[in-house]
Amino acid sequence: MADTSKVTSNLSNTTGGSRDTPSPPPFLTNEEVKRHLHWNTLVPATETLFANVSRHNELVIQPPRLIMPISQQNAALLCMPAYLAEDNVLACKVVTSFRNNAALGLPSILATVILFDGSNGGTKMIMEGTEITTWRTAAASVAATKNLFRRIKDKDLVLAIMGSGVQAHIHAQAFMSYFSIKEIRIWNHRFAGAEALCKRLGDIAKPFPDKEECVKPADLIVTATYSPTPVVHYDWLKSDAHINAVGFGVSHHSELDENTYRKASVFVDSLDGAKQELKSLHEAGIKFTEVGAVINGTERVPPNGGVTVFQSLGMGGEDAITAKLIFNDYMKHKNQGK
Ligand SMILES: NC(=O)C1=CN([C@@H]2O[C@H](COP(=O)(O)OP(=O)(O)OC[C@H]3O[C@@H](n4cnc5c(N)ncnc54)[C@H](OP(=O)(O)O)[C@@H]3O)[C@@H](O)[C@H]2O)C=CC1
Ligand SMILES: O=C(O)C1=NCCCC1
Repeated sequence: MADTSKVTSNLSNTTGGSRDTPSPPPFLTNEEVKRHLHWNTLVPATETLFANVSRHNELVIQPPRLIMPISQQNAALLCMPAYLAEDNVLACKVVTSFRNNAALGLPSILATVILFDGSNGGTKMIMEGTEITTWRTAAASVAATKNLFRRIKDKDLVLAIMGSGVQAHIHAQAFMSYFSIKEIRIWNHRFAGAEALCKRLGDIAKPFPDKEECVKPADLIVTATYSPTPVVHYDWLKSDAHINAVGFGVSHHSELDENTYRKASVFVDSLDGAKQELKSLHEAGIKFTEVGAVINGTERVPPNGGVTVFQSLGMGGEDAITAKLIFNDYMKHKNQGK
C-alpha cells in the first residue's frame, strides 16, 4: 500500500523560494469529504486522540481556541489549530455557527479545514468542514460513551435525543452503528422537527412533545440543541444514565441543569478547554475528568453507579485527525486510479 504520509505539499513558486511545483492543493467539497469518512477508522482514531490529549506531554498541541461571538448575527466564529506529533499532522479549522441559517436553507455549522504538511507547513489539502464537524463530533460521543457508560455491552438500550438537527441525526446513526439500540426517543422544541427526524430514522424512532417523558426511561441521552435553558434535569434521569452534552447555545453547559453537573461524574475531551469554556462551572467547584484519562487507566468511572456526563467541547485535534484520515483515504483511492 502506498505510504501516503510521505506525499509532499503542493508548494507553488514563492518569491525568493526555489521550490517549483505546479499544482494547487486539492479542494474537497462536503460531498467528497463524506466519501472518505468511515466510523471504523474515525472512532478508534478519536479514542487514541483522547488518550494522547490526557498524556499532557505535547503529543497534542491545541491551544485554547479563538471564539469570536458575533452578537449582531446571533453567531460565532471559532479558529481551531492543532498539531498531532504522533502522526506529524498539522491542521486548522475555521468554523462558524449561525443559529438562524435554517431560514436561509443552510446548515448552522459551516467550516473549512486546512491540512498542512507537518514537516514544512505547506498546504496539502483544503476541505469543506461541515461534514468533518458533523462526523467527528458524533465519533467523539461514541468514543466517550464506549469508555464511560457502564452497561455498554447491554442489549436493547434506549436512546433519547434532545434536538432534531444535524447533530441529532448523525448521533442517531452513529449510535445505531455502535450500540444495541432498541428505541430512539426524540424531543425538539418544535414538535414538527422531532416528527420529521423520526420519519427519516424509521420505526425505531418516536417523537415526544414532553422533555421529561422523552428522557425518563433512557439509558443513553444526547443533547444537541441551541437551547439557552436546560433540556435535561437530574431528577428525570435513570440512576446510571449516560449523557453526551453536545450543544453550544449560550454556553457549553446550558443544556443540563446545575444539579446534573453537581451530582453526576462529569467528563470532558480536554481539561484545558474546560477551564476556558466551562469557567463558571470550574469556578463553582465542579470537577471534570478527561475521557482520555479513563482510556489510559489513570482515572476511572465510579464503579457503583451514578449518572455520567460527557461534556463535549470540540477540539482542533478531532478535526486534524479526521482531516488526516480523509487525506489518506483520498490518496489511497487516487493511487488505485479510482
Ligand atoms: N461539541 C461540539 O463539538 C459541537 C457542538 N455543536 C453544537 O451542537 C448543537 C447542534 O448543532 P447542529 O445540529 O449542527 O445544529 P442544527 O441547527 O442542525 O440543530 C439545532 C437544534 O437545536 C434546536 N434549537 C434551536 N433553537 C433552540 C432553542 N432556543 N431551544 C431548544 N432547541 C433549539 C433546533 O430546533 P429547530 O430546528 O426546530 O429550531 C435543532 O433541533 C449546536 O449548539 C452546535 O453549536 C456543533 C458541532 C460541534
Ligand atoms: O468544535 C466545534 O467544531 C464546534 N464547537 C462548538 C460549536 C461550533 C463548532
